[in-house]
Amino acid sequence: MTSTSNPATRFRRILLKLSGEALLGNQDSGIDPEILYRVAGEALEVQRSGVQVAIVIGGGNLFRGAGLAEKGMDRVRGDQMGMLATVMNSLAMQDAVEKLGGSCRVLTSLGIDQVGERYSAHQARRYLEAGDIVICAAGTGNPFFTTDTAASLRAVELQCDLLLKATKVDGIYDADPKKNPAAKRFDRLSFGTAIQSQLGVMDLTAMVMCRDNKLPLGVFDMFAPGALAAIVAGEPVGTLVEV
Ligand SMILES: Nc1ncnc2c1ncn2[C@@H]1O[C@H](COP(=O)(O)OP(=O)(O)OP(=O)(O)O)[C@@H](O)[C@H]1O
Ligand SMILES: O=c1ccn([C@@H]2O[C@H](COP(=O)(O)O)[C@@H](O)[C@H]2O)c(=O)[nH]1
Repeated sequence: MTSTSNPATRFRRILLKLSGEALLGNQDSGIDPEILYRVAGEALEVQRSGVQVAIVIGGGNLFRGAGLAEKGMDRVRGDQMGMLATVMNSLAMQDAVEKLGGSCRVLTSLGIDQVGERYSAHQARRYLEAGDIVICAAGTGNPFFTTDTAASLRAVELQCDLLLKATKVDGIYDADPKKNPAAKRFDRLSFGTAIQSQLGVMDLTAMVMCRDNKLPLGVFDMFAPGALAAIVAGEPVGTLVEV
C-alpha cells in the first residue's frame, strides 16, 4: 500500500463537506458541470499535494426531507430521498475526479451494492491511505440528520485533522449574511461562542460533535477558486472554529 501522507504538509487527512445547493450554480436544478469539475480539480490538487481527502456532499440541489415533508410527504421517506440525492451528487463527483485522472471511491451509508460499496470506517481509511479520494455518500444512513452531521461524524471516525465546510458564504458571521448585509465575519472563533450564539451556518449537532472531539472546523466559500489549497497550506481563509 502506498501512503499519501506527507510530513511537509500541514494536515495529514481532511474531510471536505461540499454544499449540494452550491452545485446548482446558475441552474434551476441539478448540477452545474463547471462547478463540479472545478471543485473536483481542487480536491485532487490538494490530494496530490500529500493530504488525504475524504468528501461528504449535501443534497440540497435535489431534495431535502424537511422540504418534502412540508409538502405532505412522510418525513422518513423524504429523508431517504434526500440521502439518495447525496448519492447522485457523490457519483457525479466521483466521475469528475476520475475524468481528471484521480482515483475515487464512493462508500454509501445505505445499502445500494451496484452503486457504491457499503461504508465502513476501516475500509475508508485503507482507501485514503492508498491514495484514493473517498466520498462518503447517503449521509449517516438515518433520517432526521443532515450531511453536516454526517460530515462531522465521518471526520471523527476517519481521524481527520480538519473538517472543512465549503458553502455559499465565505465564513461564519455574527448573523446570516444573506439576510443581514451588515453582518460581520469572524476570522476565528470558539465552538463555545458558535454554539451559544447559534450561528446558523452549521447545524448544532455537527458543531457539538466537532467540539467534543476537538476537531477544528473551517468554513469557506465554495465559489472562491484556490481557497481550499490556501487553507490546507495554512493561510487564513474563511473562518476557523476551534475548541
Ligand atoms: N451566522 C451565519 N454565518 C454564515 N452563514 C449563515 C449564518 N447563519 C445562517 N447562514 C446561512 O447558512 C447557509 C449555509 O448553510 P446550509 O446548511 O444551507 O449549507 P449548504 O452548505 O448549502 O448545505 P447543503 O449541502 O445542504 O446544500 C449560508 O448560505 C448562509 O446563508
Ligand atoms: O444523515 C442524513 C443526511 C441527510 N439526510 C437527508 O438528505 C437531505 C440532504 O442533505 P442536506 O444536508 O440537507 O444537504 C437532508 O435534507 C435529509 O433529508 C438524512 O436524512 N440523513
